[in-house]
Amino acid sequence: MTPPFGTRLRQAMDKRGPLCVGIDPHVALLEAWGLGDDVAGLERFSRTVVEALAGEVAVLKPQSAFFERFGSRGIAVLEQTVADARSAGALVLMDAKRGDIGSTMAAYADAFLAPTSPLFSDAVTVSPYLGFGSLRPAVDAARASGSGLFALALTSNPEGHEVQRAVGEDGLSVAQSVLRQLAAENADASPLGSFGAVVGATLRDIGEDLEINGALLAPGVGAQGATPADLPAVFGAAAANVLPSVSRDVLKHGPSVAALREVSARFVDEVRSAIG
Ligand SMILES: O=C(O)c1cc(=O)[nH]c(=O)n1[C@@H]1O[C@H](COP(=O)(O)O)[C@@H](O)[C@H]1O
Repeated sequence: MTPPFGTRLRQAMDKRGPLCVGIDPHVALLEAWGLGDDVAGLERFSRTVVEALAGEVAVLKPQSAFFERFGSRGIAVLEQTVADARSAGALVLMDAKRGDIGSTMAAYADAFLAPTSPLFSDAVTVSPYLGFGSLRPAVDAARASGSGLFALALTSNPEGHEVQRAVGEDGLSVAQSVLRQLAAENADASPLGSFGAVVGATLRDIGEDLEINGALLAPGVGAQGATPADLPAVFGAAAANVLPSVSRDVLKHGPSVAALREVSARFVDEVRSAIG
């Protein structure tokens, strides 16, 4: 039986360093790498990132949108990318940000969290904005298959606060309510629960309690302006569970495998010296 995702993530972060690298094949990056904006370019790009980093970093996060834009052949590349990255030793976090009514959520859970699915991943990003309870089928599927979820709590983009910082009748912000419900799912887990939150590294003055006994995925490092040195001020006491995520600021160093490894190792060093 596979250990729960939270256990595997803690081990990977301790061994390889707390870093998630996104596989985001933007058109501009395909071009900068000398590749076409086509399925062959997508495949070469993804293979190169996996070759360079799946044996090095704790987590690889393919961004589904960049694969979906090529239709079924793009999804086939995504399937291969997930399988190759997992067999080379990385945990794969599928960035799909799915969210829907519970009965449909069950089908998304089948797509990403059922071991028989061709897109089976170690974890998937989900949106709790149809109500946290609508994610129940995904929570149950993750528990059954030893996989995990990252629910959007405080996103890195400037527009997020209008929804996430809205205050409900109970006096809690929407984000705080999501964080509390994640903490409840992680209550008995050790060393780390499998139900993480997304909290942007770009944010300042977070009033919410981030102690959820789960990982905090922190996108926004690099291209969106945050740096590893910002992490202690953003996350405070919760910094030990932070998994910073970088896409463009690593990927722009390709297609050289050596350069991709070097910049990722540098980010790991910077994160470790910032948050210990
Ligand atoms: O869930 C995410 O990964 C995510 C959440 C969030 O709040 N902000 C955010 O930027 N992301 C994703 O993280 C990646 C950031 O990419 P870079 O800005 O190139 O490092 C993109 O794939 C985004 O979709």
